[in-house]
Amino acid sequence: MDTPGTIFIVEDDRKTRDLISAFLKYQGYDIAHATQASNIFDTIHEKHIGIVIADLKLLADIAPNFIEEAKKINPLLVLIGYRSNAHINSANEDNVFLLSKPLNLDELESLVMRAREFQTMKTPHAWTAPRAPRTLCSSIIGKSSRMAALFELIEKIAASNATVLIQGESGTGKELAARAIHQLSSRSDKNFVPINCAAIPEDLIESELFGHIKGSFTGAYANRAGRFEMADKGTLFLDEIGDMKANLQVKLLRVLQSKEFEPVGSTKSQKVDVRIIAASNKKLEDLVESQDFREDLFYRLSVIPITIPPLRDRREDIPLLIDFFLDRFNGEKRHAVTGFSSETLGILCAYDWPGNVRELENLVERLVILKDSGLITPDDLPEKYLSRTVQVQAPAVPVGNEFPESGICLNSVLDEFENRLILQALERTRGNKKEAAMLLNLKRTTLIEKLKKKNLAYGKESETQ
Ligand SMILES: Nc1ncnc2c1ncn2[C@@H]1O[C@H](COP(=O)(O)OP(=O)(O)OP(=O)(O)O)[C@@H](O)[C@H]1O
Repeated sequence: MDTPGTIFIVEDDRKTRDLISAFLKYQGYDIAHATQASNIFDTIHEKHIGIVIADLKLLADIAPNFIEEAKKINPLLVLIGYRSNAHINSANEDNVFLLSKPLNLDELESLVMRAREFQTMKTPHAWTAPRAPRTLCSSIIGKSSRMAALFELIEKIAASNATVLIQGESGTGKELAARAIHQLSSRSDKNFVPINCAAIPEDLIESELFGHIKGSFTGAYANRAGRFEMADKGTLFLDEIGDMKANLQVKLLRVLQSKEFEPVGSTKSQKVDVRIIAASNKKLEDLVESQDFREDLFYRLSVIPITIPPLRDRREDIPLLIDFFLDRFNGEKRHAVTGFSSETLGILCAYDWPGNVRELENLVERLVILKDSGLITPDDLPEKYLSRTVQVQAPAVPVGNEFPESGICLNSVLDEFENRLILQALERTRGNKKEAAMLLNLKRTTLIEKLKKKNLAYGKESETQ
């Protein structure tokens, strides 16, 4: 369903429309489009449009009395107009903002923010927050812009038959994404067949993939179908493809090219119709560089490359995932853990999660088992999560000449430094945000925005501060 925050783009030039749309979607907004007159006011009504971004010339052609009519539907509607020869009567309208020429996305972003401020000032509840939590196939959870973009991409590519290469650190959800692509595709009523290329002994993997015929090797007592055959008309998920040995890489490449294979011990080719999704937590580009992975196979596999970001790069998903797993494990184990204290959430949001979502899932399961009921507090957390808080207090930034040999990630160091100072200011003021903002020389609202964005919390949150 569209939220009241939906932005309506009225533009007939596809390139411009797609650019504005992609940019605002990336910012987390829902977008509706119109290129012609017919039902522009119906759309505003039905989709609860809050902001219209329009080529004013086109809008004037479509609806010369746009502002008066639109205001009748939504008195708080804001029009952001661009391009010259505006025939829309915008003089003296406080809800019309004009963009300069040529279109500048930074300026557009700040006008959208201004429009939101304008609406919030008039009625505090005019906008629902953009980027509502989302799930894909009711199993993948995420509300960060990166996950929202990933969901959109998965929905788009599911419809095609193209080979997909999913990369990302261990535990980021690569298999989950592969399953979602299969589930959303026209192959969903056929098999999704996973195989972990690193987990199967080298001498068995060929037979696992392609099957074998009776007597082809010691122990082959009967004909056996391989994963390719099992996945016929469905999807084959080749996990940890980076660990596939060179001789098998050649065979896989051949199957991808010819869409046929020979079971071990057979000379007869078998046709298959399989969609391949491969995944790797090692960077395949690096393996190609070091000649451990065939370049031609890499290009065959990465027709559609997807990278799932590590959890530390999308910290806003952490509280959402915690809630999701808490519900799940409370239900599974019939326990009644009521939630996590804000201090605990703060600690978990600041943690770096080297094991990504899998580590978070395991932690929540463990806490639910041990806690049984009530609120989870920092005392319930294993030591390693707490020692990270101590690190936050310790200098995290290289000082003087002590620049680490291995270099640093400037963005995360700066981010961490900022977190540390914010937490220290809150500690000094015992959580009073107004006073902490003064210590940091920030506006109170800016501090609140930062805390929200970084998912930082200090002790018990107080709405009145
Ligand atoms: N966005 C998410 N929402 C809900 N659960 C998730 C999400 N991402 C991962 N998980 C859960 O985390 C665990 C690890 O996910 P998955 O096995 O898909 O990761 P992976 O990247 O394939 O890991 P590996 O590289 O180690 O094989 C699974 O239990 C999965 O259900």
